[in-house]
Amino acid sequence: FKPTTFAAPRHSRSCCSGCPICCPTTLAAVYGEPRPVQIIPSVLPADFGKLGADCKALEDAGCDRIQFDVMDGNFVPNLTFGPDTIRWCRQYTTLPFETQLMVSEKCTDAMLPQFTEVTKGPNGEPGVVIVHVEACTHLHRALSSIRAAGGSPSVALNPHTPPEMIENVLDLVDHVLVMTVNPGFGGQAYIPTMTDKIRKIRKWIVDRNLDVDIEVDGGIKATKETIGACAEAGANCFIAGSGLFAYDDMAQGVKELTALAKEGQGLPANA
Ligand SMILES: O=C(CO)[C@H](O)[C@H](O)COP(=O)(O)O
Repeated sequence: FKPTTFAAPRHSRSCCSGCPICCPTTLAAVYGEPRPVQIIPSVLPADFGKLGADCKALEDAGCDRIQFDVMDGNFVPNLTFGPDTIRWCRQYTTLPFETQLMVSEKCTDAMLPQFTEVTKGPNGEPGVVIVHVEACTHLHRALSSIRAAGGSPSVALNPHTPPEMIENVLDLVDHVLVMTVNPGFGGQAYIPTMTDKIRKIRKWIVDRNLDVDIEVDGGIKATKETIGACAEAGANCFIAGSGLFAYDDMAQGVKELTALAKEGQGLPANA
């Protein structure tokens, strides 16, 4: 008796996105070349009474960028801060900034130029400005105006929003932010069904040869089930709020998150 042997399926653009269902015998790692891992804290768990100092602490811990969560009490049931707060923080760190606008359309329309300006780097470098697809009737216009004002345009989608809603703006953005919790509050649990959404968006990006990062935001911790699964599916920018601030030594947190993300990408931790 000679057992039948099967050639291990290989990932290819005509095959699938490298998912473990279609290609069970291959390493279930990111489809296409992995992009650099970036650890980006959300400021939500910070002490807003000394936000500048907390931003400096995040820089000292080795973070790549800082996310400012702007909430208007309308698009989400919580209220945080406006552009002046971000402008003040610029004096305390040279880290790049990103601003996630969890605000209704009226606020986006009125204040996008201000948010784009305060999100810039210390020497006017483009900062990442994220608008929600659900809050922009004219998404194409909002993203183009961020670019025109010297920002780095990015689009976010809520957990219930199908990925097809951003498919036709992928050529306009530098990042797609997949919300892995319902926006509004930190400290919520990662929604596991978001992993397939990441995989689908990643396949569009690679197949169209686009230069776009995928960010994930919500419930990201130093665990295989959260940051590891997202990295394996194709995310490379990881927003961590409570998952990073939980560490007494946040530099250790950055190290652990990075190592698990690289492992998810199928790379050694020191790559
Ligand atoms: O956008 C957000 C909430 O709307 C936060 O960035 C997000 O929830 C991060 O917090 P945590 O890591 O604690 O889940």
